[in-house]
Amino acid sequence: MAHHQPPNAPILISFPDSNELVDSLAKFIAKAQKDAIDKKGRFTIALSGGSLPKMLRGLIGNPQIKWAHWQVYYVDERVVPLDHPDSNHRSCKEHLFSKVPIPDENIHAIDPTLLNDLEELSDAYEKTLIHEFAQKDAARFPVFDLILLGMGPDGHTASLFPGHELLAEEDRWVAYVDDSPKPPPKRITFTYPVINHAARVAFVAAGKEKAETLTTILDHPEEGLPSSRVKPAFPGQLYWFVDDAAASKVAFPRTPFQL
Ligand SMILES: O=C1O[C@H](COP(=O)(O)O)[C@@H](O)[C@H](O)[C@H]1O
Repeated sequence: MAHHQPPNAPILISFPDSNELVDSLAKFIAKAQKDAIDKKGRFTIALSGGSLPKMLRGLIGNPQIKWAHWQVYYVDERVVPLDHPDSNHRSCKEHLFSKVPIPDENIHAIDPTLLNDLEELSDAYEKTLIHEFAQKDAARFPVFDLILLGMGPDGHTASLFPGHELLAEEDRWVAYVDDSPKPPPKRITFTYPVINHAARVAFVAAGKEKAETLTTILDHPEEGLPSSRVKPAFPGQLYWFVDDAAASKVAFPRTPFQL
């Protein structure tokens, strides 16, 4: 029986293995970058940590990528020094930025002098976003060209965890948690209004250990797991880039990859 999807429904693209996923993800990012640079001369992207940075290896040595035009932010960050093994910034540097010619000033990490004050730290990061976005248009929330997300085994995304009060945050752009169930406990994170205002949002998930959670998120969004609450407002579009192992239990219809 054909599945009828509402307009603006998530687009699920599944690849036989993670190398094909990596290659197609790089093409998708290159296209988002080109569209943004053609339109306004810069590309605003927000990255997650966890398993995502390694999946960005298709960007290394890719002649289509115009690194000087990238402005990179972090969807969430663990409140640790920037060279700490738990830091999402450190992971992105290790797996990507140390291997490509991106200017340091185009990468917007948290302020490492504010690690002892979560309120100030998240305020300061929000101001970094305001500096990028609010001066150019008076939008209530920033409109990123692309936000890349991961999905944890409990269905969390960014540092938005199941049952947490931050799931209901409607005003702040950046908020903090000091009770993350996944260590480390202190983090800052984009809120849903920021994620859901992006032009494109793409989850990246690979491996059979993600299969059970992925079917809950895509086939049973009514359960309200944090990753199911990512619903970019029109004309924003949500994509899921997954491998067949992660998609093995999902009934939600697949879409062939096309740019
Ligand atoms: O703690 C975090 O977890 C999520 C998911 O990580 P993954 O390893 O399962 O992909 C990640 O997206 C987030 O940035 C990170 O802080």
